[in-house]
Amino acid sequence: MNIARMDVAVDSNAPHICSCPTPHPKWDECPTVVPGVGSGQEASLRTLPPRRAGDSEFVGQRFGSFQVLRELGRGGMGTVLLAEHVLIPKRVAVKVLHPHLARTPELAARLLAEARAMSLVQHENVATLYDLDTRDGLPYFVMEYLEGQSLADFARGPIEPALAVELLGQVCDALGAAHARGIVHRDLKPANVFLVSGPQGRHRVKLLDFGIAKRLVPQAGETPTRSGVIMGTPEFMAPEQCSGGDVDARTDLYAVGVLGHLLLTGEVPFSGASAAAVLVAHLQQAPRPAHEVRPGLAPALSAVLLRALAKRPEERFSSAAELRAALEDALSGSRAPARAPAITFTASISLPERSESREYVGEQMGPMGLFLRSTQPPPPLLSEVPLRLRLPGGELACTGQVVRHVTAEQARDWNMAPGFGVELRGTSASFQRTFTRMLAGVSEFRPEPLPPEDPQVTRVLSEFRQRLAGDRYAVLGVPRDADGDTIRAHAREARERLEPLLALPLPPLHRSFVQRALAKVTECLGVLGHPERRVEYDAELRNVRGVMRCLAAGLTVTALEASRRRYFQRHPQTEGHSVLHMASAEAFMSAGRIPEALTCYEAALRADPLHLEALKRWHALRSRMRGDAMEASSR
Ligand SMILES: Nc1ncnc2c1ncn2[C@@H]1O[C@H](COP(=O)(O)OP(=O)(O)OP(=O)(O)O)[C@@H](O)[C@H]1O
Repeated sequence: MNIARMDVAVDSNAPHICSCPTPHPKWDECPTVVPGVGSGQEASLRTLPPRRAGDSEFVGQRFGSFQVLRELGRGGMGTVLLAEHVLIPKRVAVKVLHPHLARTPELAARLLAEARAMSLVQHENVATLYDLDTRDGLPYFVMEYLEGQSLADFARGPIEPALAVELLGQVCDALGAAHARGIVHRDLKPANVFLVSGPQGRHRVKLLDFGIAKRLVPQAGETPTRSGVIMGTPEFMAPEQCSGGDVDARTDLYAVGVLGHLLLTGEVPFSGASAAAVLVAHLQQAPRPAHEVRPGLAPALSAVLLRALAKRPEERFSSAAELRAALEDALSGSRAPARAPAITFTASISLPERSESREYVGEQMGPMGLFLRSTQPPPPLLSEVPLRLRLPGGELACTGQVVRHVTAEQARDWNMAPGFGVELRGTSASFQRTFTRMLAGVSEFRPEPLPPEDPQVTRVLSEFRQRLAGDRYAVLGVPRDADGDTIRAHAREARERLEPLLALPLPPLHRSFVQRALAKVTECLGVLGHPERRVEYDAELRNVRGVMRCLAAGLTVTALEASRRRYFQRHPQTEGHSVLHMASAEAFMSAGRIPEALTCYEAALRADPLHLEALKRWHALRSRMRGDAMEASSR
């Protein structure tokens, strides 16, 4: 199957497919059109520029300290080259923007954003970024060279469920790491999942191509990807992506559902003659359960994929880790996939068009969902129904929307009762609490105590609530390069502000928060107040200035080396990366290019924050540059 990526500007009257995020009134006005690709009015899958094996114009040329050996492949955005360091036998992959795209600043920015996303997501299942630069006006980045094959080449038909779950699990780990840093990949597909050899002859997944990744909170100076523009590969796009809506981590989980369906059945859930047909299917059609496509497959695995493929993001798994666990559970058959423990109750629905009200046995499904058992035809999908719930703790009236039908046949396969799923609608936080408590059998619902009247107390509580949401430096309210005396003084001051609150008649929730905040302050001081412990924490934060403070406070080289060994045990994938940057820094130093050398030392320290030599040189160079600047300003 030809699976290609597309960007469609949805806000143009006749959507066109091209590789840039700009809507074009006329197709041929787009500077990014790849020659030879059709430009009709119909949305159709875009084919990539042909790969010309080994004939890249870049062969033999230098990208920083790397010399190009051959071309590895081409994508919509750029050419990927195999290159080797000129001084040391280290091979890397260089991705350089296609020259004809360099005229469009948004596309150059997208390549940089891809590199930034890769560097933020440091994980063993994500290709590592080494460097980022521009050459003759063309932005490029240097990344880990992956020897292996893409999942598209590896899995040309259905693969064994155990292997599929192992690979999907690693994909979930990579996505989980990206999501933890606020990055949504948005283009998960077999071509972007690379397999290299891992320990004990197993496959190790390396997720590639964060080319259209989206930072949920764009950073200063970063161009956010435009909303209202559809980007992705049609077969793998979640409904909200197809309609140009908001995307979040659950958008990637849908793509894992598609990938899982493909690996287990050899087919994507939705295909069609045109991109538009595929998008409409994602929005409107129910996927066929995988075990119906490939008989013999465990229905429990199908059920997990169907949940990942739910049309509404809130019906999917809430995290990549949850999806991974559900896949593993379904494979081992140890328990039903991620269903809430069944507390049953009676629910009735009285529809205005019917004179009688109908009673159902209900059970909870997800935090705000119900499953109502029924062998009768259910109310139509997406219809609103008035509900009266007789919960263990009392009666509750509310409205729900019918979001799923489970037919008798599906119920048999999935080992559950037939019926329909209802999502409780338009509910406030206090309703949700009431529902949860009544479900658990708590009959009397008392509202939460009001916050204290005293504005001084409110101020301290809200300040510490913010502080506790940050790292240990934030908890103590000190900068990351604070010295030991400042840290101790701030910890003392924090205690002096919190402790008196305990003498006041605080509501229980606030009292326990103050106690927790005090315990946290003590814990933070225990780490930041001792250079041996602080240095380990600074290494995790890649806080080089903090590490320098620890050395200034008397941390010995032996203690630093011991911390460094532990750091590599925790992050085995980063060991050795600093060698490249150090070598580049030396090369820049000998050429007298001090700012570039400093950048390379900083890159070395990001990979290996406790590298003594790099720390020394970085420090010396910074002091020298500061000295030069001061001298220049006094002249
Ligand atoms: N780090 C790498 N190591 C080895 N080969 C790579 C690496 N990155 C990419 N490739 C190869 O280069 C090819 C082109 O990759 P690239 O990410 O530019 O494009 P794509 O994902 O195929 O297309 P698009 O960017 O349009 O989605 C890939 O198909 C892969 O074979």
